[in-house]
Amino acid sequence: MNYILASASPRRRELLAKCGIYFDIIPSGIEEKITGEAPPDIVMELARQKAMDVWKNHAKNGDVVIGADTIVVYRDEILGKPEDEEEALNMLSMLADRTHQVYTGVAIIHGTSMKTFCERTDVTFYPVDRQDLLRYIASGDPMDKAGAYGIQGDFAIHVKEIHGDYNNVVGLPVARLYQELKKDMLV
Ligand SMILES: Cc1cn([C@H]2C[C@H](O)[C@@H](COP(=O)(O)OP(=O)(O)OP(=O)(O)O)O2)c(=O)[nH]c1=O
Repeated sequence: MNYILASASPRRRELLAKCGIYFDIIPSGIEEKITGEAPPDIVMELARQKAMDVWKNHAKNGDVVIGADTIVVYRDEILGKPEDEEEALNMLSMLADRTHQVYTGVAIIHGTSMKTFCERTDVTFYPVDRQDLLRYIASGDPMDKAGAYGIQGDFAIHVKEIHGDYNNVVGLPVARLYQELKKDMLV
């Protein structure tokens, strides 16, 4: 079986490698526009668009193409990647001392069939003072990450509680993905 990960994310690459499969990496060129209404619909639609783009332009017969998308949600606010440091500070100030949700949608395309699913993880932060927020933002870590933080990086020191799959927060719910691939006899 030939697999293609439709992603530029180094985290997704590391996580998919845990499935013990060899895969090519072809990032999709789509512009990420938030379309759906409910968070699961948003991430599954974006994952579908990424996988479809790569499938159309690069896949050969029988290839398995995997795409994913992650967003952070606090109440009704959808947080993608911050545009600048100011937005990163706004996002992290909103998330500190509260519980938010992280949704990752995954799309798997094989032949003429496509499957999408979504995982949700709840993350709670301790209160974080302004100095800590500014120091973290100055490190540059927030800028390529949904919600302006990486749970796997230095912001880990502020995580009080997590419910659900940790890897889902990092960008790929690899255990669920493995289950789904097995179910469809794709691994
Ligand atoms: C919340 C959180 C997000 N992230 C990352 C995962 C995703 O890479 C990124 C969200 O952006 P995405 O648009 O989901 O993904 P991407 O642009 O990095 O990669 P691609 O579209 O090519 O697949 O945020 C972390 O690494 N750690 C975290 O704790």
